[in-house]
Amino acid sequence: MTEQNTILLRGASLLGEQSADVLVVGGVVAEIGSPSAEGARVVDADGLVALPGLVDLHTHLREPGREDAETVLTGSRAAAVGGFTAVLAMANTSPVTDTAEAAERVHDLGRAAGLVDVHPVGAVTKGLAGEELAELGLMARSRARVRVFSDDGRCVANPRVMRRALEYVKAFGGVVSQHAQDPDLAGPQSCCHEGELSGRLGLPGWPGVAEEVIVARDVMLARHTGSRVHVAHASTAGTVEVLRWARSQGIAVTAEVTPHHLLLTTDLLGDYDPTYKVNPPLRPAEDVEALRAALADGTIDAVATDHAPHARHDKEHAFVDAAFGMLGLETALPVVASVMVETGLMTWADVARVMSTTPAAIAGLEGQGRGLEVGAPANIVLVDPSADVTVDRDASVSLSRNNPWHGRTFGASVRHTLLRGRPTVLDGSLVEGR
Ligand SMILES: NC(=O)N[C@@H](CC(=O)O)C(=O)O
Ligand SMILES: [Zn+2]
Ligand SMILES: [Zn+2]
Repeated sequence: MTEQNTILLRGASLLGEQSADVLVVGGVVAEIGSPSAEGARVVDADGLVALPGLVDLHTHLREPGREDAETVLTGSRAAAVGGFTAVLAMANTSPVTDTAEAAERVHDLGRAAGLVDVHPVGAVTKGLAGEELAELGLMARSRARVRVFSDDGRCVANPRVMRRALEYVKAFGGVVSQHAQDPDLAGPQSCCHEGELSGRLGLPGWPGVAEEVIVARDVMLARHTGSRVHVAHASTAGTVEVLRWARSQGIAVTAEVTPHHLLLTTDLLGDYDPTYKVNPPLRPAEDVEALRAALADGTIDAVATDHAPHARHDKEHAFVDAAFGMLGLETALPVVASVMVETGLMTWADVARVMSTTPAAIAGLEGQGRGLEVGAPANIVLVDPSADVTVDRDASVSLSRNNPWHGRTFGASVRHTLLRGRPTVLDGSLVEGR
């Protein structure tokens, strides 16, 4: 055993429960309990909570096309700092990830960055145009092994196209992740939750029902096709009701919620700050409450960041013209800890489920989501559950600065991240180079 490939995590609280030492040899969890530390590099994990490495079902990395906002490398850095060991990179790049070659390029850039597993999401339709199916089968069979397909940024609005996509991906165990937004109910300019505030601010509204009708339609299509649909960034209490019904019927639907929809509300738009412009929009407190309850009771399966970096010149506009989206990778765990754990709604074991194990299962990722099992790849994050950290957008490793959490203080932080036993983050700082 050499120091390089043997690491002992000493005294970590596993899933926030019993303390133990975790011995990692050659990238694999070799022993849990009180293994000998001989020859191992020791990482003091006393007081830290060990979770399996986080898995993000919904990340925008912007490469190719908008490398000024984020690249696969800079987004991988943000992911590692946030405790992630795998991310699904959305297809709305330029060009769009709608071919096997495009998917392999993103996959290879992720490998080269080497900080987190980057799994490209394949577009459902060519050019995200909503009409002709993309090369779903070729992407699935490519070196990138694509299993998650999404036109995210746009809704697959045509029900016939959605039905065909569901039928197609069923053959190889794929899933369609839907950005649920009926384009007629939420018109082209809509940029804020439709309600009393949108009226007062004079902003075109995006009503919750525009999401709910698509979710309702899609669960019926999932039932009809026997295929799997995943609801991206669920944002309303009505969506939760539909999901609850679909689940009671045994329909194969899963859903994610973002950290921002679990904490931020529409009234932040009062002074027209485009930092808070996001799709779907921030909703009223009743929706936020329903989303928290649904995550706690399992109606919503996962937390996904929807990390959406944007260059300053795309955000600094009048509210209606600014780009939609906010950063999320570096702050997801602290936000979820504050909203769900510190409130007593969930345990750390629940956090492991919604941020690692379940997203890994939804995306069909084998070596992820089980980093605390003997014999599994050592994808592990160590969290300080009693930190006191104030978010500084200028300290971000992302290339963008559209950070809605700037200036907020959180009580938990990521200390160390291990990707197959290799530290990518130690004491909160990136470790680059293999
Ligand atoms: N969430 C956002 O507000 N923006 C996303 C697109 C999307 O997730 O719909 C983006 O690509 O910027
Ligand atoms: Zn979306
Ligand atoms: Zn998105």
